Amino acid sequence: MSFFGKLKQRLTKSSSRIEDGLDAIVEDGGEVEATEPAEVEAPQTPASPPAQEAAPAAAEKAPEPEAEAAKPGFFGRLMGRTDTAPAAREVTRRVLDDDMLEQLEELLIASDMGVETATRVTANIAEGRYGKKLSTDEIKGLLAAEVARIMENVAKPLPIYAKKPQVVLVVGVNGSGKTTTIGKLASQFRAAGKSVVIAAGDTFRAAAVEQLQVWGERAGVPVLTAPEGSDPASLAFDAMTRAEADGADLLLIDTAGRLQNRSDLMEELAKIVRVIRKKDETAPHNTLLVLDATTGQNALNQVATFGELADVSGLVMTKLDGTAKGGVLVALADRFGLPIHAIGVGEQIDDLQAFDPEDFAKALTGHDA
Ligand SMILES: Nc1nc2c(ncn2[C@@H]2O[C@H](COP(=O)(O)OP(=O)(O)OP(=O)(O)O)[C@@H](O)[C@H]2O)c(=O)[nH]1
Repeated sequence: MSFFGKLKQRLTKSSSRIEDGLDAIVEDGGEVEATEPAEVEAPQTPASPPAQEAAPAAAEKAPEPEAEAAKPGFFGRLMGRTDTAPAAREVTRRVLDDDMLEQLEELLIASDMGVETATRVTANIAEGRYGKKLSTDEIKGLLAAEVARIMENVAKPLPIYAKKPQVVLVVGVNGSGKTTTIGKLASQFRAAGKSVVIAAGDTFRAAAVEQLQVWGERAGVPVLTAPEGSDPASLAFDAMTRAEADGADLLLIDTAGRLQNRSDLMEELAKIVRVIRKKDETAPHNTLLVLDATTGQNALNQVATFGELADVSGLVMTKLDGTAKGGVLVALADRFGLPIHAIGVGEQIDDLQAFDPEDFAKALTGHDA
């Protein structure tokens, strides 16, 4: 299945929330209008049976072929509809007025976009369209374009530097998916021919260390550990030494996520940074904050807090599969502008994907044209 298809399926809850909400908003006070007969578009469509719809989407990963693949699916569905639907399709349109804008804003807030972002997005949609009639599809398209515009600025893969080893410090609260993300990253870099070393820096939690070892084995990457309760900074130093000796391309350092002891954690992270800088004063080259998308608005607080604890350079959003909280990514992008390097869409090793703003916008809004 294509990435977009997969993501859409996984974001289905938030998407259907927005979709259903938009339908309800337009129907509330909208008027049914007859549009052009659907046959107008049908003759231009390749004659593909509806059963083939899933096939093109299954094939590619690259964005361009996908965009092309989306068209036959869309037109295919239109054709499918003409078989059963009356010759003239009906569409409900509603005049864009204050009431409708307010409902739209509430819907976006409910889908976790946050008040500020929801207000801005709604205002942008309204600009030049106030008093005009809009259908659900048209609003979805406008919303998708707005979301994509905001997200475009933050969709950036993890920058790779010539520096060896490139040190990536991974921070985030316990359970956000740090271990899993490190495992997935290690595996992807290995597959790209890079040599990787992992440091299991959450030395206070034996279970976290064990889990990282399992991921290291899966990815074929050495995982450096230290006795339970020992100083993570000392492990980080040893890991730097090992990575340098091995000529490793990347050193991924896991860290603790005990936010309840904020000052301890801050000191711990600062010490790790101090120590690795003894070996390379430009390290860490990336400080990745791993955020669990299912925490919704709480993700915003975590960015603010970790921004103070560590010099966060980019984000990985995990658990986007099956969450109704995808809207929080828009709020994050709008408020902090930190790059989103990747998104986690499952628990398996290959479930870490590049972040594609347009695919995301389509999946979030249910806009598939
Ligand atoms: N569905 C889904 N689950 C994920 C994803 N990323 C991580 N998980 C799961 O989330 C749980 C926590 O992930 P961990 O990687 O252990 O999180 P952590 O931040 O290292 O947490 P600690 O080990 O408690 O410090 C695990 O059950 C993972 O399988 C994702 O993208 N999608």
